[in-house]
Amino acid sequence: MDINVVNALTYEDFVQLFGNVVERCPLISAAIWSHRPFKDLEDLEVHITEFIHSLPDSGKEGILRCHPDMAGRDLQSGTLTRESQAEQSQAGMTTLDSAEVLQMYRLNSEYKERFGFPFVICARLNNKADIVRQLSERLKNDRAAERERAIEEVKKSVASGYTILSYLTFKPNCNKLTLQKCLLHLST
Ligand SMILES: NC(=O)N[C@H]1NC(=O)NC1=O
Repeated sequence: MDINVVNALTYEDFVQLFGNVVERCPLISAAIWSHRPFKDLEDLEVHITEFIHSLPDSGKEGILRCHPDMAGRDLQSGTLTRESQAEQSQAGMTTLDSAEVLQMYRLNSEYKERFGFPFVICARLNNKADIVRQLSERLKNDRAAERERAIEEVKKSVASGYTILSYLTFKPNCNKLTLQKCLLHLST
C-alpha cells in the first residue's frame, strides 16, 4: 500500500478526500494535513484521533454537535451525508416503524436537553437494539463522562472497522483523478 500518494496530495485534495472522515468536520483533516508525511493509513487515523483528543471540552462538544441524530430529521428528510446515510441504514435506522421513530425522537430529545449535544454512536458497530439500549443507558451518565463516551464513539468511526481505505473506496463523488490516483497506488 503506497501511502506516498496520500502524502503528496495538496491540502485541497486531501480535505476533499478525507474531509468527512469525522462527520461534517473537515477542519480536522485540514489540520492534520500539516502532520504529513504519514507512515501509513493507520498513522493517519492516529493523527486524527489524537487531534480530537487534544481539543478542549468545547471543541469535543462542537464535533458532537456536527453529528446528525440517529433516525432524526436529516434521515427523515434525506439530507444526511453519503457516509451517514450508509451508516444509519446499515444500523437499521431506515426500517424503523412509526413507534420506533417516535421512541428515538423522544430519547434523542431527552438526551440533547440533558447534555447540550446529540447522542453519538458508531452506527456501523451496532444494530437497532444496541442503539436504543445505549441511548437509554447513557442518558444516566454525568455530562463529563458522557462527553468522553461520545468522543470514543467518534474515534471508533475513524479507526476500528472503518479504515480510511474503505472510506476512500466509498467516496466515488470526490475528485476522480485524486481518488483513482490514490486507489491505484494504495492498492499496490
Ligand atoms: N448521532 C450519530 O451517532 N450519528 C452518526 N453516527 C454514525 O455512525 N452515523 C451517523 O450519522
